[in-house]
Amino acid sequence: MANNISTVTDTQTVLRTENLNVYYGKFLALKDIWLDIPKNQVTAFIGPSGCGKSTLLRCYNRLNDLIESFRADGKILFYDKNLYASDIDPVEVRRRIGMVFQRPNPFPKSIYDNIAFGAKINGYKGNMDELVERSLRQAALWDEVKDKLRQSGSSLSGGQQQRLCIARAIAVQPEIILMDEPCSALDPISTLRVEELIHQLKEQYTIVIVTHNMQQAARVSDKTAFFNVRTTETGGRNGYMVEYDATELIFNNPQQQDTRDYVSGRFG
Ligand SMILES: Nc1ncnc2c1ncn2[C@@H]1O[C@H](COP(=O)(O)OP(=O)(O)OP(=O)(O)O)[C@@H](O)[C@H]1O
Repeated sequence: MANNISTVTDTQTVLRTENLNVYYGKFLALKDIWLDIPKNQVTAFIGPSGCGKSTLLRCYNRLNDLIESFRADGKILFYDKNLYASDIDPVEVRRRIGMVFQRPNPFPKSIYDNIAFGAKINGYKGNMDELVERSLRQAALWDEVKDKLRQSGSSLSGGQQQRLCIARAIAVQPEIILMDEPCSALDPISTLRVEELIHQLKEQYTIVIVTHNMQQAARVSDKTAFFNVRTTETGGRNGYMVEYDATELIFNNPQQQDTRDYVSGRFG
């Protein structure tokens, strides 16, 4: 990275990406990524379609392992542990690094059980009622659902379902929450509520969010990474990171012309 200007106070790094290359079969989807994710901050990934934002996000909780053609080299360090080392249990990685997806996907269970299910599987021994209430409160959903906890999660509105999914992610006490375009299926008011929630959650969690909405990146994140796609001589399209810095600098004073063009809406 060729820039060293940052207005963000240096904090502890929770995820360090070093020289990461990601392949699907022979296709190099992400090339030579170096990126540090700071603790208790919100980091946004922006960039045109196909530049590898979701691929990188899914590397952080080993969700790409489920894709047969996937292969990665380089390192992703979670504190000092390489997430891809042979002694790392991907299930434990996914508990400590949770994920919220683009479309709300509650389990076909009650609101209560949506929260309790993961905790039970993870051997939670505490008071389940308290955990359900605490998780729903943290997800700013408690007041809306406290009288109908036994109703199906899918009976809620889209925005409520997404907050239920956030509550479900929180319930297993992760350290990091990955969000892949969490508001793209929501109306503007629900989007605002989720954005407010992201602000509150970063006091306790580290958040990494992929978003196509640049205003959203500017509103919610402390740091922003801009990715782009480079077409190779053989016609391949490799994703790479152009610039990573404090969000304010990425939007107001980027160092790279491609970033400037993208954030000003000249391409993408
Ligand atoms: N399971 C897969 N198998 C093969 N190629 C894949 C797979 N998933 C993603 N890709 C390819 O990897 C590249 C990066 O995709 P990815 O979804 O990470 O990009 P993105 O920046 O998140 O895009 P978008 O903004 O459209 O969601 C694309 O060329 C895509 O076609």
